[in-house]
Amino acid sequence: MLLKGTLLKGYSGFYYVYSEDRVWECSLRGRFRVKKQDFIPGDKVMILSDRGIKATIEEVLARENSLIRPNIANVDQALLVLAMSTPDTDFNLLDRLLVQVAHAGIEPVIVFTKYDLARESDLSPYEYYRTIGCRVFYVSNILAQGMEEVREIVRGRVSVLAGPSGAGKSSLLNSLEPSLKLKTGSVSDKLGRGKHTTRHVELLEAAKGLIADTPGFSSLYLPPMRKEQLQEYFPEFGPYRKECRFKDCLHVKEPGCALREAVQGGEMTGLRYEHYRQFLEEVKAAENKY
Ligand SMILES: Nc1nc2c(ncn2[C@@H]2O[C@H](COP(=O)(O)OP(=O)(O)OP(=O)(O)O)[C@@H](O)[C@H]2O)c(=O)[nH]1
Ligand SMILES: [Zn+2]
Repeated sequence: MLLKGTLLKGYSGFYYVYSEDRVWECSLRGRFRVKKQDFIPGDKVMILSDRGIKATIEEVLARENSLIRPNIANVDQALLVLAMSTPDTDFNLLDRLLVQVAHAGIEPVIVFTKYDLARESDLSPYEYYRTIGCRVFYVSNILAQGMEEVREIVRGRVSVLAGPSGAGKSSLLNSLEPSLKLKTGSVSDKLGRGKHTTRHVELLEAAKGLIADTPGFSSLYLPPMRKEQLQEYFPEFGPYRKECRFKDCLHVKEPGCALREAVQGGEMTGLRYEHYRQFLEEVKAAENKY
């Protein structure tokens, strides 16, 4: 029978394909071997199996998208994982990740962890992200709270994780799929996992979905882009942008800037605007280096 599946990993000549809620050990049809085609985790494949756990890869379907770091195809969403406390939520980093994810054409899902440690009763800085079209979840990995909603989001999709060290990414994977037993805690504890050695990326099965075992997106750099492009990644600027006096307004010093007026008038939150201005400087500096 011919089944559609998703490649999890290649390992010493075999390919492991997830289909019908299980993993198939596959070899390649001769014509693929001859073409030396490159497969990466996330590739959608058609496999042929007579019986047992073995199968052959008959066909590879066209990729919808692919990420370089980690090298994964057909990514459905990025789970941006940030702690609410310990460490304090880094909203600058969150906004930076949102720009990167949008630039890569991937849908963001925000997961705020350590809800059990959150001190502020005021969730509005977190809830704000819903108003700009993001899905937002709150979880505690320690108390196993909020997991059902995240499971729902992960099921049947290919996800990549992003977020700073210590945010609880490994803990979240363990909460979703306890059998993974990933090491959590300090970086030194995790060295055994091969953090600093080159190894192949793979997709892990978690909560009936697939999640890359290596986090993606850089906490440090924005992707190369034109300076006019950056504002497109701030959807809440949209209504104001139309009102600016100049069509090519970058919303920094230009007279008649409706966006700046909205921030000054308190109509729009200043924090994301501040991040925008900071990112704009970085984009300009990078542009000048080309
Ligand atoms: N109280 C509390 N602690 C948590 C929660 N999630 C994770 N932690 C703790 O936070 C620390 C870091 O969690 P990890 O899951 O290792 O974080 P990570 O994002 O995988 O970190 P790196 O591998 O360094 O990128 C660990 O000591 C966890 O036990 C949570 O929801 N609540
Ligand atoms: Zn403007």
